[in-house]
Amino acid sequence: MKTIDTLGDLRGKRVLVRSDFNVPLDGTTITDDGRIRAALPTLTELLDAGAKVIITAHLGRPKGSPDPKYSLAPVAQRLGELLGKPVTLAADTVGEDAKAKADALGEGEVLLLENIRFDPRETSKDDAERGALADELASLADAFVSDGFGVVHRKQASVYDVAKRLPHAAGKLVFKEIDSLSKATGNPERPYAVVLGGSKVSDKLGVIGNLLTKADELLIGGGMVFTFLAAKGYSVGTSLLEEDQIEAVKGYLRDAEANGVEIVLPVDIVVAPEFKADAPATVVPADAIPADQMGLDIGPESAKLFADKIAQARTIVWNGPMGVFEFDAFANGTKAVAQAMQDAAGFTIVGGGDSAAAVRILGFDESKFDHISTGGGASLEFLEGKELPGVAVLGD
Ligand SMILES: Nc1ncnc2c1ncn2[C@@H]1O[C@H](COP(=O)(O)OP(=O)(O)O)[C@@H](O)[C@H]1O
Ligand SMILES: O=C(OP(=O)(O)O)[C@H](O)COP(=O)(O)O
Repeated sequence: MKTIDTLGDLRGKRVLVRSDFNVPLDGTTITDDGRIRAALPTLTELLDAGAKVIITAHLGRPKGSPDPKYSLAPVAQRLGELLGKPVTLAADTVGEDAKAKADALGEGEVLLLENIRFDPRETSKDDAERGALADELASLADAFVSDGFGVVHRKQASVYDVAKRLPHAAGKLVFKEIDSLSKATGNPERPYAVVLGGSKVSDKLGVIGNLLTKADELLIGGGMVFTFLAAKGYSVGTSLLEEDQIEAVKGYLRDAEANGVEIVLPVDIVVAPEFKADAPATVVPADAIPADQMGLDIGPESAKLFADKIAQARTIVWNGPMGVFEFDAFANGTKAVAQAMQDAAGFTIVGGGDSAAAVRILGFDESKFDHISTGGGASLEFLEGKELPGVAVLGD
């Protein structure tokens, strides 16, 4: 990968930057700005060099059309505060307003394009469709800097295809992430434990097969757990469940046994009748979730079990909250894992937009973790040893 300085003199040049500004929101309030702060070193370098900076980013998973709920307006505001200069938000992604505002941009000024996932071509599986959007993005700029580490595992127009159309470089965040994560992939000190949770269940189930050849222990919590419990034949009530993955999970359980990898599942679950902050919470054994209840956190016995395993491991990677930590009643499992990671003697990596946010929001000390990655899926795929499309394309 090339560094920004290989792009030559950037004064007066239009530089398109892909950032990951997929921050947690409560309405229009950003509850954790970690991903915006992580983007600052690259943006500052470009602005100091006199570039005209045009940023493209996504927020959430809108359905390929404009949706005010997923507007980047709160991000433009916060980024402006952090940079100490106004950040203009285009009303569209590559439309008339984006073009006009890109043309009007001066040296050292910043334009943020509206959520790139408002355009259905961004996430299209069709190369030509993505290519057409990438052509339009590329026409706005003279060079491309890829700095959204959290999204480099996605083969998407603003991450992958645009790099094929412009002189390109990797930003400082992408370099820093790869450097830190490489320390854990090379030759991890053992026991090597991976803690998985969160709600992007189908994405993350996909990495398990590969992790079974690398890690010594997998600790499973969060929304993932119910597909495992279902695979063991337990009923999971109204919890998150990927029914079409149950057979695959049965296979993982068999492979784990054959490989001598321990899959540690919760022994108790905090359940509630609905997904609400003030829903009445009860602790039940993991094999006795009532039919009308959903699992929203791992229970206290499981939290102790997970904390013990983390204390004994020498390398620990954690992605995905153990429960719905945004609601106090369901935050204890995530707190217990974060505390155990903070106290661990082993090498600790936390990855993921929400996991990293949880560490900060729940008041843990970031400096006590060896690396806090801005990417969850991206860091897991990197640790699997997979080629990340958004990184591979930068080597071309
Ligand atoms: N049991 C559960 N049921 C529903 N959602 C859950 C559950 N456990 C965790 N979550 C949710 O998972 C979300 C984070 O998932 P994910 O995006 O996969 O993590 P990350 O961003 O760290 O990679 C959080 O918003 C949390 O509320
Ligand atoms: O939040 C993100 O990833 P993460 O939850 O794996 O950390 C990235 O912004 C990627 O988002 P996506 O998983 O909707 O492609």
